[in-house]
Amino acid sequence: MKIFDAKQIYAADSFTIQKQQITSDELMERASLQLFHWLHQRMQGAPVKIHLFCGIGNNGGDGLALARHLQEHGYHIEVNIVNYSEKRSPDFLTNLDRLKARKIWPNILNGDSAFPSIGVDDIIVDAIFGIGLNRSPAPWVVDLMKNLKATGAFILSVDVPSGLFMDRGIEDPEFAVEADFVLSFQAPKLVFFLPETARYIKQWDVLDIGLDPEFLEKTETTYKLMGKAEVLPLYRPRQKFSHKGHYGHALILGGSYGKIGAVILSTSACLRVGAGLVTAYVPQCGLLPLQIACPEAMVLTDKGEKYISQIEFDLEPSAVGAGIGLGTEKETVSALSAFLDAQKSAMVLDADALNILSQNRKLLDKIPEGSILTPHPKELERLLGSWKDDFEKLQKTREFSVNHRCIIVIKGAHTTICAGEKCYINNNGNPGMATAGSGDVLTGFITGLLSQGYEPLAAAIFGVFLHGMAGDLAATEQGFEALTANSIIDFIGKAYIELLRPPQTQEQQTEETEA
Ligand SMILES: NC(=O)C1=CN([C@@H]2O[C@H](COP(=O)(O)OP(=O)(O)OC[C@H]3O[C@@H](n4cnc5c(N)ncnc54)[C@H](O)[C@@H]3O)[C@@H](O)[C@H]2O)[C@H](O)CC1
Ligand SMILES: [K+]
Repeated sequence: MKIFDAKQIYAADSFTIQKQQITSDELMERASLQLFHWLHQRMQGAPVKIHLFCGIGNNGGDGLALARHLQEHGYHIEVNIVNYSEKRSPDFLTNLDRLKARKIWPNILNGDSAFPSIGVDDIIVDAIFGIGLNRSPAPWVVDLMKNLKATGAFILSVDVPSGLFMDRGIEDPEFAVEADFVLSFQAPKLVFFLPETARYIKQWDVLDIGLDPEFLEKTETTYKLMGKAEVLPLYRPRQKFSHKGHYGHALILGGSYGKIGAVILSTSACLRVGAGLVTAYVPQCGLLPLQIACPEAMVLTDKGEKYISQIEFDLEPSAVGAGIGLGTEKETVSALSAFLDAQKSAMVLDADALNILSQNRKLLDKIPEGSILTPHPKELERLLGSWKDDFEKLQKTREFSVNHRCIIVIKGAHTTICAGEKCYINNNGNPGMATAGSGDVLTGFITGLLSQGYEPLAAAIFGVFLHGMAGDLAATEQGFEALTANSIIDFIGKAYIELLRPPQTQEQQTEETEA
């Protein structure tokens, strides 16, 4: 699912209006009817008081039009205009007139107005600001937003939570509405998926308002949300007459004294995601643990007892994943440097391999083209330097990806894969996956997919998706707290099955619910 920026949404608006020969008011009417149907389906006429807070732009216009539909269907409404500017958009005015024609007189709220009384079981519709927010709200509007939150009532935001900018962080965490639900027109917004702003969006849904599909199809976006539909075409089905050679021989390189577990996790993950053969390259201390923990894997040992000091092997791996538990000893740094001189094909660089690159910047030029770096935010900051907000973080990551011709996987909630100027936002996973070794497993998954012939970008996107899906399946059985890195490995098979399960027909869904 494409994620459009404000400029692209406005362009889609005007293209649609012109192509479909409709007025902007008719487009707003479509939007507000979609809002109404979504609410009506869930409320079924319930006598719950609905307080609408409308700004003076088109977001507010949506709110006024929604108020009209609600009132026409017998809902108890109270309309408040948050009068933060003397400007009024034409469609706002049109809908205000329609309310007045129905003898609905909105309260006009200014800086000195009393805050309306709202019960904890009431519903608040936040249509104060939409994607047109261009500066921080006035202090009195911020106070109003705080009061909305203090009511404890359910807050439904129209299009975006008011106060969030579409392209930058906000000045102060209090300057935006924390929405229980956001109804976004046509596509989700980037702010729904960023660590700093996701707190304002507990849940979201998209309402199709009939923007021109051709225009949307043709519009190139920087960001794309990756769900099952987008990821499924990446899957490479297995042929009947295949053998393990078809699925490559992966090499997992890492480990140091006390951190052999990371290599065990990556090696097991690499096998379970489908690599044909896997060899682990570890210091001497890793031989026994690996042979016991992963009998399916072969083991090569470095001459160093406790950490890797010289990487030598006569293997031609089809994919390499390096860095997990590696440590950053001086000899390990020179070993990795020499290894990168010889490594020409794309590989996975994670954990201490990334820390070594950050501490020895001249090694950055040795990253094989197309390689996949999998930092968590702290490791990313060591690579890129600090950032003022998530938007700058993404900008710097894209620049790094372009300059070093590599793919960056920013791990976390909504893991984001940056490949050049494009970013792919993963849409599964859960907080239970924030557990030791989860990243080691992801390295094993991506390396194992590379080993099976997936192109680097496909391996990164598919690996992240399978990792999240396995984590979600594990969480349904184990909950969040008990979920461990091994749980993710154990559920990878079910993740493949779930991914490949044909979509259920309507009757199958009904049968399942009745059963
Ligand atoms: N295709 C669609 O998605 C459609 C979206 N619709 C709705 O339109 C809004 C965007 O409307 P717009 O009028 O451009 O912006 P806002 O409603 O957010 O209005 C803000 C308004 O106020 C001015 N402004 C901005 N920041 C401030 C501030 N801090 N203080 C005072 N004034 C401010 C700004 O200049 C604007 O004029 C979108 O979100 C949807 O809800 C259409 O209804 C249908 C199609
Ligand atoms: K809003």
